[in-house]
Amino acid sequence: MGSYSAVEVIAAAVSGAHYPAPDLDKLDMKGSMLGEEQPTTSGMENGHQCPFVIGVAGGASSGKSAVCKMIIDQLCDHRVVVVTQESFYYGLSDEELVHVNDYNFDHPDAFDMDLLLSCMENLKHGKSVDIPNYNFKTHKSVPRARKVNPSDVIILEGILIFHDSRVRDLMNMKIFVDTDDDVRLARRILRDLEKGRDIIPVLDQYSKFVKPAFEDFILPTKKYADIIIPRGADNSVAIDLIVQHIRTKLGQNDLCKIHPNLYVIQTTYQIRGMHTIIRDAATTTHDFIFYADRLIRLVVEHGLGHLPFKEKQVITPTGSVYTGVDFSKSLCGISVIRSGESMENALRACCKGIKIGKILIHREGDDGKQLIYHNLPKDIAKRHVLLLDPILGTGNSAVQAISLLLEKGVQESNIIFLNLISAPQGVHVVSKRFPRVKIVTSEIELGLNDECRVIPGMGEFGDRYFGTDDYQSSTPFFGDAKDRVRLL
Ligand SMILES: O=P(O)(O)OC[C@H]1O[C@H](OP(=O)(O)OP(=O)(O)O)[C@H](O)[C@@H]1O
Ligand SMILES: O=c1cc[nH]c(=O)[nH]1
Repeated sequence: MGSYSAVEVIAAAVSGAHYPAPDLDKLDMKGSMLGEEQPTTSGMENGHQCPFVIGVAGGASSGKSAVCKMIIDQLCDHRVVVVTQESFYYGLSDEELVHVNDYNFDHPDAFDMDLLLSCMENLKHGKSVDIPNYNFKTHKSVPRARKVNPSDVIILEGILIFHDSRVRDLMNMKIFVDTDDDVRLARRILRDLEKGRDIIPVLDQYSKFVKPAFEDFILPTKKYADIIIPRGADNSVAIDLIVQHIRTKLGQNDLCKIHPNLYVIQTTYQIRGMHTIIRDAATTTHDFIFYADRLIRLVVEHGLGHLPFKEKQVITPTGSVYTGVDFSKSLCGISVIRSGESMENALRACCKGIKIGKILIHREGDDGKQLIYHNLPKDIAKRHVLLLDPILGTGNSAVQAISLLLEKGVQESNIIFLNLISAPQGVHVVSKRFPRVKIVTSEIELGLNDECRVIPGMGEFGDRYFGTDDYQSSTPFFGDAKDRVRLL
């Protein structure tokens, strides 16, 4: 195999992967495009962000998984999931097991590509899938499939993932890891010897199956690649460029760019970890409250950062002058009963003595929401309002609550809506109606399901936080959302 210059790294260049931003005027309440067939490669589909699908192909031991790991590490602020083609190996029959050394694991027929295609299609369309669990010792698929949820980025990795045009067509970006044959063979020998195999069968398998399959089936698919990476994970320049491109493509769908009034707090692995706990249907009420409270505190602190401030100087104990700021004291919190009440303590902890009013909205059927109770500070019109509600779903509740605040004389630009998770549909609805209201959230969701529940979501927040969830730990479904009445 020849060597490459640095320029050839991306000589195949990034394809014009079609990944446009949604046409907001055509979005209905559930985020689907009115009267239009949904494009399968666009950024928005049926109310959820359409994942960006990357294929990483290349010969065995070329460094595909190391490339995937580097991409994942650099995209740490996005949800990324990896699906490997090896999970889709057909299990061997008893007869094939007897002659396992004659079985060609590098041939396209060794993989169940129909199943792989259907899993990838479902993921691309925002549905969770069960990925088979193939055991390399028994050469059978074993029970306990891996549940994979749709994500911002899906990486499909494997030697022959470009072989099937149906699978190729699902990809927004195709990468071929092009590592020298000798390097791949040396890695293979080392890896197999570490597993306790003898050198002779390893070399036999290589010359009988691995090398011919590479030449006959894998190498010919290199022409489909948008990007060819020589030297695999050692090629950090190529990987940096790839990650930059992915970020640009994801950024075109970035709700914060579409809606400048939306603020998503900067994520960290701590924050992702807390979200992982509160989203887990098996989490106990005690842990749910603990981690929801931690996240709420972060959102509240971030929200307070949007209050206006005046410069202020103080004298420090060393007698020096510290030039800082003094933020507006004329504020109040308004919680949307009942889930919003879970945010009151964090606000009180940050703003001593703050007044907190309440709004109760009664949900009746699908035709929007009605307000049934409110208790607001009398001078609310003069205040900055921190509106508290952990979930922004369709946006109906938020629209009702904000409309009431405006009726009471609050200025639109003085409202900061604090929540834990926002569905893109709710963000569109609130921002379109009230573009000057700031929305501060900790994560943007994929979308809404048919019951208008946020997905992936965290179920019924109020039930989980206040311990009224009868279904806890046994089912992730939390009742029919459409006809519930919230209780005081
Ligand atoms: O954006 P939307 O589609 O209107 O959904 C969001 C609303 O749903 C939740 O309340 P819920 O109805 O679950 O009541 P609860 O707070 O009493 O549990 C949440 O607290 C919001 O108020
Ligand atoms: O998914 C959802 C939607 C609204 N309210 C919730 O508590 N959860």
